[in-house]
Amino acid sequence: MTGPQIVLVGPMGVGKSTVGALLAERLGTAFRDTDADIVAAQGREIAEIFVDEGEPRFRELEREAVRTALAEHAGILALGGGAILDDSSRALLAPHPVVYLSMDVEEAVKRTGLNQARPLLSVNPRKQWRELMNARRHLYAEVARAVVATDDRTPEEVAQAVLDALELKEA
Ligand SMILES: Nc1ncnc2c1ncn2[C@@H]1O[C@H](COP(=O)(O)OP(=O)(O)O)[C@@H](O)[C@H]1O
Ligand SMILES: O=C(O)C1=C[C@@H](OP(=O)(O)O)[C@@H](O)[C@H](O)C1
Ligand SMILES: [Mg+2]
Repeated sequence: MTGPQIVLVGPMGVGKSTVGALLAERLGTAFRDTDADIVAAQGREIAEIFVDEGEPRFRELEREAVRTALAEHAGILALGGGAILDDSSRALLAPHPVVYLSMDVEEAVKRTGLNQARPLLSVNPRKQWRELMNARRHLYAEVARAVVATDDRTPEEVAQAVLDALELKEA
């Protein structure tokens, strides 16, 4: 199977982008992030796309970004937290080594609470995060080959746990 060596999924702020970049460095490969692809293609920040055109339009752009990245990218791929909401994206993920990075709600608030770049958590982060996870937890679990808890772990420790979970060795 060609495609990414590792795909990271999980909720906003869990560390997909941070850990993905570290994994790419450790494995000597390239890192790609579908949020960054969307921002580059649109010339606008994610929050601006939500405000200007709404979440459904963002999800369309995201579906296309996921499809393209899975087809083109051979390194480490981080998805946006809501990418797994789309049925066709979940189906495309099935053959790939997907790792679900998890955390509890308090950790989530610490990592994202004051960050206005994530429009879905901007009003009442603790309540919104719980609701998001109730809707999504089973979808992350459905696409993942392994789950790695990130609470009380540094990004370096999370990266190591991902390599261990997939039984991958460094370059
Ligand atoms: N293991 C970790 N421990 C503490 N903070 C972390 C950890 N991983 C990421 N962070 C911090 O949490 C925030 C969100 O990380 P990010 O990689 O953007 O998450 P995601 O891409 O999953 O939304 C950043 O400020 C990052 O530095
Ligand atoms: O969970 C979500 O619905 C979202 C997660 C964000 O990505 P991160 O998970 O990288 O923060 C970004 O795609 C957008 O704000 C929506
Ligand atoms: Mg990210």
